[in-house]
Amino acid sequence: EVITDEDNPCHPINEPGCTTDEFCVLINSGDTAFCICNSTIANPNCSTDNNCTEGETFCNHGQCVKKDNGSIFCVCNVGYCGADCKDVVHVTEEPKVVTEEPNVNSSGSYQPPENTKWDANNEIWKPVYYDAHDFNPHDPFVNATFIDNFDGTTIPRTCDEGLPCVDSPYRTIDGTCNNLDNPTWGAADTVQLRFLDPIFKTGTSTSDNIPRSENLKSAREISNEVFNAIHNQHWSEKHTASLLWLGQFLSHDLGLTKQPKGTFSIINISLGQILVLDLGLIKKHKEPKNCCNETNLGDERCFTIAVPDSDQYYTVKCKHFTRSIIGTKGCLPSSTNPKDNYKEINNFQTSYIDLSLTYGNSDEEAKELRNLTGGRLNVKISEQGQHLLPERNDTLECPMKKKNGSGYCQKTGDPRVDNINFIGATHLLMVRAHNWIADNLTEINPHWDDEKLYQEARKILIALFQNIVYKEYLPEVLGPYLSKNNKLCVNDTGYQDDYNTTYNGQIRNEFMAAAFRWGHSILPGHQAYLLADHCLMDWYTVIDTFKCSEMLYANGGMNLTAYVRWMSWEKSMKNDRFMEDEYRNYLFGGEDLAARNIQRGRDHGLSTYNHFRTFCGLKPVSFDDFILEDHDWESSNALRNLYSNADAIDLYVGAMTEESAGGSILGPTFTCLTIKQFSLIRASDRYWYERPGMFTLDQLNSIKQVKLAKLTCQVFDIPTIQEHVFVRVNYNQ
Ligand code: HEM
Ligand SMILES: [Ca+2]
Repeated sequence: EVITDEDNPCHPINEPGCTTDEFCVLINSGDTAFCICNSTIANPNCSTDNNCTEGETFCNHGQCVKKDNGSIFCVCNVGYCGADCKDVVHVTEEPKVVTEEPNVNSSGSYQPPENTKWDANNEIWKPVYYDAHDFNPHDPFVNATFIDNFDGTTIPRTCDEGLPCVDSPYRTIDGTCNNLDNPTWGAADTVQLRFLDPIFKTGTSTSDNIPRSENLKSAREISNEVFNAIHNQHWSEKHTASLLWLGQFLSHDLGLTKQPKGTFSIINISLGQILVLDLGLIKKHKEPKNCCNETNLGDERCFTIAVPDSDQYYTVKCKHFTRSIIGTKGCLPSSTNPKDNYKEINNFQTSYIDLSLTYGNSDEEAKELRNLTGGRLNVKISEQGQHLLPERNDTLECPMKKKNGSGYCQKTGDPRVDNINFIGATHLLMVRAHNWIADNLTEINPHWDDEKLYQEARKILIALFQNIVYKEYLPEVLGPYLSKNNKLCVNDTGYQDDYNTTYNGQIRNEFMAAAFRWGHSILPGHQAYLLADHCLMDWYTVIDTFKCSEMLYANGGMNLTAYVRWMSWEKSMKNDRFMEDEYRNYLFGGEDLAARNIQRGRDHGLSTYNHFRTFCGLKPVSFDDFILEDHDWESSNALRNLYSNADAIDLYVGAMTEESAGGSILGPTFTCLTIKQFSLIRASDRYWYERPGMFTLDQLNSIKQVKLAKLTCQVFDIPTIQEHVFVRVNYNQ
């Protein structure tokens, strides 16, 4: 339908009733419009925070912020409050002291690594135990003729090519039919793809799927040696904690790998398939009680982590760990080569950036999350009138409830919502934003029914999120230079179309199981509330808040504003190899996230670090070099101590120890994999928000103005926040 200026309520741009700080958003046909704040910031009157150019010393222990009316105020550092940040606040845990570990000795030269001897011929320190190993990453793939599941049943190689597709203006809930030629590409509950062939145990068939173990140190030992953050707490100079909550939320939109769980059911008819109930198969998908029990030796669902004797935290010698669930649906690479017939890990989320974690991954789930009136999503309204995430009906499992009889689990399109308050708050942000948009649409389109309101609000919110990811988030991660040069950039205005129907955007195993887990390095070990006067209150160690979203719904949700203010304001940690103890020793009551990441990579048979360096056009690292390429002396030493051969280094370990480069906060290998995956996600999405036909030019340009700051302020009733939520106020580049 052609819209003339006359029947376009957004012409002139400030109609109907938008202030000069707002943009008019035109929805679909010409009869609908509403205002979105232009300046990103604020509610209710779009005021903007500015950095102070004067008065810096005025805020003794804090940062000075200038409002656009010229007045200045202080945002105090942790532990201080008051108008001039002089008053000391009692916090329950002192922030740790930042100390840089020197890697040079007092005379300024390199310290010789332990267990090395001077090689006078080559004038380098050589590890005394070094010898060329027989580790062969190009292990032959033999005797693999079919893909099978945990219980040995044969799984047909299927692409569901016959799936009937209707070309709808709205994307499907489960992601099918985004690609009309290959309807399951990127759909939920299909198998992940890979950048490189997997590597499993030498001498076994790839279809046996047995993790490699030759000459490999335990994942926990590597975690202790490489990821241990003691005395190394490094804060980011530039980034706020927003970089992590948005990153975690985005990662949960793209992928969900499940492990056998007590209540897990593999029956899913979202792709219209009829699965025969196989009791044996269901048993296999139940979690073995404890893989460390001798009775579970040899259980193929188990892959325990050995604890070294030297361990400073764990007294047990074995940590329970279960292997990821193998998928049955989707397109595996079609090949007559038996080596391709390996088992593949399932992805339970759609691979598109489509807020599948908010709207659900199947039609049934989506319906349960909807209010079915006014296009709204379900919320739980507290006595204090706050809109919170709805309660899950299996709340009995809620750890809080088990502990003290109160508390509940939250319901969204993703089971990880209660893992940590950050992710729950971000889920709530999106649900509230959806309802805010739906309510606006209802007001200007009283004649629209629930379905139309829901779909239009969903379409707008997904567009806003895609824009935030590519315009605000990725440039902060990869650096502006990289995002401009790699087809990831988003122009300020106008359409852009790189859609390519031959691209399959399905998440790559290496991206989910390794690369995108870099975010675990930037997690701070505490949680807090930041009050409106910018006093920091109630400092909690994160250990007390795992699997419990009490900070969000406590007091009927009345503390949310302060929590979200804190999580938008707090510093993130630097992206480096160090992971805070809270996650490396005490996650979920005693898990090690770094060790789990390493073990997960082996579980999934990820190819090795050097293979990915080659894949990315980087020189493989060699233990012949005193300092490994893209590494510092300390991490080179650690890797040499842990691996018998540079070709054996696990992808996650080799890449996380790299120095960041080229304006990216990631090292070159993860920068490369991140760019590849995000280029694919965009170019494979037929419903990409910048494509002509999705929105009118006015609508698109309005959407491109909306920053994460705007959404955050709008739905959490925060009057001011820094414009670029990911960047700390007063950060000077
Ligand atoms: C905020 C606190 C966070 C916690 C407590 C957390 C915890 C976890 C846990 C327990 C796993 C599963 C580990 C396993 O394989 O057994 C995981 C997976 C993962 N995490 Fe995090 N994470 C957090 C933040 C982040 C961030 C900031 C990012 C990225 C920027 C991220 C990206 C991922 C990815 C991509 C996976 C794999 C998901 C899958 O395949 O299902 N996480 N995380
Ligand atoms: Ca998704």
